[in-house]
Amino acid sequence: MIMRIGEMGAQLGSVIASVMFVYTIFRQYLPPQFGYYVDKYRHKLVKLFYPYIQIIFDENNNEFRRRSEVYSAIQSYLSTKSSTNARRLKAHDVKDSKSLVLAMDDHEEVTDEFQGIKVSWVLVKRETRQPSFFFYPQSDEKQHYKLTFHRRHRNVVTGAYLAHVIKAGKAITVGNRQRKLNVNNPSQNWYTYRGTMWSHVVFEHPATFETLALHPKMKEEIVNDLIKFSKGKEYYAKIGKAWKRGYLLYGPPGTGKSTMIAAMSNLMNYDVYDLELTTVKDNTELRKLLIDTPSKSIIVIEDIDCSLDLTGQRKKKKEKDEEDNEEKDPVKKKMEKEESQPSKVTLSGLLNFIDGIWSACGGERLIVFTTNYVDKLDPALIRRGRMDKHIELSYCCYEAFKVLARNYLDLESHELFETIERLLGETNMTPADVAENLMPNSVTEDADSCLKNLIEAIETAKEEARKKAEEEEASKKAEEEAKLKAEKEEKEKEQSAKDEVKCNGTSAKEGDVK
Ligand SMILES: Nc1ncnc2c1ncn2[C@@H]1O[C@H](COP(=O)(O)OP(=O)(O)OP(=O)(O)O)[C@@H](O)[C@H]1O
Ligand SMILES: [Mg+2]
Repeated sequence: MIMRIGEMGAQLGSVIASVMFVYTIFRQYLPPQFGYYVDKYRHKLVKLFYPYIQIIFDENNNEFRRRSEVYSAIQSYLSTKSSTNARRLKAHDVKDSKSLVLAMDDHEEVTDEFQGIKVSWVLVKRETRQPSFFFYPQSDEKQHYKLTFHRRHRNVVTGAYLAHVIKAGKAITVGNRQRKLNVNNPSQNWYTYRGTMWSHVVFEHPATFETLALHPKMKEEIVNDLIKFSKGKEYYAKIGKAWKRGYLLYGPPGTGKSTMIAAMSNLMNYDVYDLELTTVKDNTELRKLLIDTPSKSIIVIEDIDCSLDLTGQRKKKKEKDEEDNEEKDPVKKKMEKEESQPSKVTLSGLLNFIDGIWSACGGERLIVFTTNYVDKLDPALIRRGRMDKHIELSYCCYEAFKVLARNYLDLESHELFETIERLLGETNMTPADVAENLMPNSVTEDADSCLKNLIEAIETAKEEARKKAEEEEASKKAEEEAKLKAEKEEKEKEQSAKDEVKCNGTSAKEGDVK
């Protein structure tokens, strides 16, 4: 951003300007000595009578012709002012913005006040002719915002006021921004399309913490933790820690781990970066992906237990697959081997990703792991400090059911709730299963019928669980009996062998005597 500060004119600017205009016309008729003195003191004169300062904010960064962030922030800031203040407005859609942006029209003036100081903003557009190799010169439209204020407020305006404008403008931009769901591209595609490591789609998941079926206490704790984190820039700087936080979400399938990530993104207004570890070639690639994530993002690794060989089991499976492949056609084998090229990301690479020196770049990031099997994970990966908060998402409790009933059936209470409370206390059912049963099967199905369906489903699940437990018990008993039988047979065998030896020994002795 180029900032040109020009001090011009007098408070009687328009008068002086007219005088100067007349002067330039008649200058040639004046004695040369007179003209020389007027030219010499013209600027001092203007400065003396025109106490205003102007700052120009160009749209583009000169070196790269990229849109200046400061310009965008000013545009967003002024869009709120101009919609109430300016008479002529322009409406346009901005990339990644979910709503129309109303901006002041060209040469329209918008006034603003800060700490009792009045300033004015004008959007100036000018067309310049660029030299071109083509027959026709290319036209290039340039625009800038011009800020004007009295020179006695110079310190406040160039310091606190501009900082306020940029901060507020950026906050408005973030609020208007469409959130994105990003996924990492395999590295062989990184340089095919503008060198992007991540591809994205617009993220419009409707889950929020209000709709999430969780115990209210737990929900409150998580929301407070997230809000504290988002406001913790100074705190993290004070304690000398990178501004990031790790969450481990664990629990059986269908208990809301992925849904909670969507709710987190909606609460924090952060983009989601869903990292598919199995397509990351090695630790270097992992680091590059990390550096390419901006602040205000959630980096997610789902099913971390399946993503990496952290338990050693995957290696065994791989070896087994290789053995199976031995009899295959060599070309096919080679192709399959290339396709299933294992990721060389190691545990230490992942640990570095979470809290190595590079992880501090960017700041304001959440790292979320999900797993169904927390016990399988290496303790180093999930120790506190790395994964700061461990959240267990478990089977549906009565409190969680009430949230689902409110979401799905608009019910706060019902006579069947008591039965459901008792049944949920006796049976393990995931929120996904409860939600599925609360969804009406047809448009005519009412809340009563949905609740009855749920009761039936819980009773069936209870019955199945009872049968399964019985079967398990029976097979355990059968196993024990078989074990006892085998032991008994073994003992009997040993005994008969001993008896035989004894018998042979006796007959030998008898023979000796003979
Ligand atoms: N706690 C919950 N609150 C609201 N809805 C839920 C909850 N848990 C599950 N659901 C519903 O069940 C569906 C599956 O949930 P989700 O994908 O979040 O489960 P998950 O824990 O990520 O499962 P997995 O371990 O298989 O990935 C969701 O679409 C959602 O509608
Ligand atoms: Mg999931």
